[in-house]
Amino acid sequence: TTIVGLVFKDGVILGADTRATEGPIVADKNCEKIHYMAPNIYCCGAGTAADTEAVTDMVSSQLKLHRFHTGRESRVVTALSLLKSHLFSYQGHVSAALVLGGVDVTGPHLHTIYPHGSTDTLPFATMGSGSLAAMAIFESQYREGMTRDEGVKLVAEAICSGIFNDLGSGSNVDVCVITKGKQEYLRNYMSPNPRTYVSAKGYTFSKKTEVLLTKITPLKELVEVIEGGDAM
Ligand SMILES: C#CCCCC(=O)N[C@@H](Cc1ccccc1)C(=O)N[C@@H](CC(C)C)B(O)O
Repeated sequence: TTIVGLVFKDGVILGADTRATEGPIVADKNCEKIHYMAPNIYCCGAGTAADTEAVTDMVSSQLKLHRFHTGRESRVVTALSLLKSHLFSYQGHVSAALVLGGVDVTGPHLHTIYPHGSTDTLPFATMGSGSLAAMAIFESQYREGMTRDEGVKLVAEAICSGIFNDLGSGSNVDVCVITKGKQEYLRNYMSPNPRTYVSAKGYTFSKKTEVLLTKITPLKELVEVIEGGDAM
């Protein structure tokens, strides 16, 4: 996984690749790693798919109940506290590495949360197996006060760095732009690895082959056919 976040002029932008693996196998070519937490808060997850899904769902539900209780919009710091205390209580056994971002009454916020429950507050962040590839892009190009388009372009470039340089990352680029009063979840914002068109011809064999394949031929006759050179 490659997941990223950055703070820009008007808020926060999150990004993620869409590959799920089981060892060397691609288990899902287009999975979703940017999770809804609240109308103004989203969270990217890396690590064990089941753990990132379950912990973000749980905290999203807790935030909703808290909004009913307070009658106010959720704060990013509330999601941060709920996530980190849960992960800490499980001493790293819940394998969820998260990039949490959102905009609330106190402004834009971006955090990383590690499986053991430690957190950081940053202007830009990356997590997952492709985090170093992505961080190279941020360290060399991030600037404060970027416009929406500049921010989206840099997030997409950082995710593409993971997609093309980390085998644990791949397929498509998902992006989420969060500003005061507006959130845009751009599913498959980029698809830089399209499946090339499979030949319309399909897979056909010469007529003789079909005869060979469909008729059970005793070995002697089969050898004669093959040696005759007209089998394939
Ligand atoms: C679909 C499906 C099965 C997903 C299995 C599954 O959690 N894969 C993990 C890697 C892993 C972890 C622990 C045990 C085995 C395999 C995975 O792909 N994690 C990516 C993020 C999640 C949200 C998709 B990324 O961090 O690479």
